[in-house]
Amino acid sequence: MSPHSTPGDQRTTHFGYQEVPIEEKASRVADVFHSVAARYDVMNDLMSLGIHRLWKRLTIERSGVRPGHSVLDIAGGTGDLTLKFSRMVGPRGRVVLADINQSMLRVGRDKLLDNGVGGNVEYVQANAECLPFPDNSFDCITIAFGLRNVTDKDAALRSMARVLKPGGRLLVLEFSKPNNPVLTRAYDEYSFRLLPFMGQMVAGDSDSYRYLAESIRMHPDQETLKSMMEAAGLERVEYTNLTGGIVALHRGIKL
Ligand SMILES: C[S@@+](CC[C@H](N)C(=O)[O-])C[C@H]1O[C@@H](n2cnc3c(N)ncnc32)[C@H](O)[C@@H]1O
Repeated sequence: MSPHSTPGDQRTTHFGYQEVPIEEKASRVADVFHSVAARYDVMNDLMSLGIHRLWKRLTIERSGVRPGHSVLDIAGGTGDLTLKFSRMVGPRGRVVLADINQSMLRVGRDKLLDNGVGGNVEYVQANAECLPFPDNSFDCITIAFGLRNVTDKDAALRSMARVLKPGGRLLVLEFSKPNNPVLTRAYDEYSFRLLPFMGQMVAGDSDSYRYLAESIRMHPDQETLKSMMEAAGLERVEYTNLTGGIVALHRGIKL
């Protein structure tokens, strides 16, 4: 949700469980992703036991993307969704892989080139809060595991709604709130004990993976995010819980 004021009138927001000045959050998030970029894909497979691929596959299926479409994959990082979209839109279509972080974009571009992705993908360094595209530019926008890192989520959702074409779809794939207390307990143990340990062993960085666990707990739950998308101007917003609500896929349409 949006940044807020404290009694001392210094505007703050959360970075994981820490309260930090608003101006600091983006650079703290940037440090996390500069640090993990090179090992990001390996860690994703390891942490989720490969399940993130199924969550992303469902996102692709629900996107409605067709040949000739224009797609924005914002906070696209190492480009898993972009890779699939570039094949779906074909030579007449266009996919923009956009991310605020140069290290993530570089790893993404190298991976896509290694996979033979060519002329229909553009790489843009951009902040989701103020997207550098004209109104009504894209048939589909995806943000996968990105929104919780954004300082002003409401501004980001408004910006995405602005650049979506009428009839276009916004898909938000993000960690959410598990809907079962037993699963919640197991998931907490896993997130706060095992995850930082794995981060240290594989990426040499436990702090970034502790941030990951904390940022997930601070992210709005399913219903709150749905309301935020509606407030940003999206309609027919609906969501699907995945893996017991550990992740949710929200979809809204700009009418
Ligand atoms: C967990 S990664 C997700 C990458 C990719 N979408 C995926 O699902 O594998 C989060 C990404 O969000 C990016 N990010 C964080 N804040 C952002 C912002 N304000 N605007 C755009 N991208 C941002 C980070 O740089 C990082 O690449």
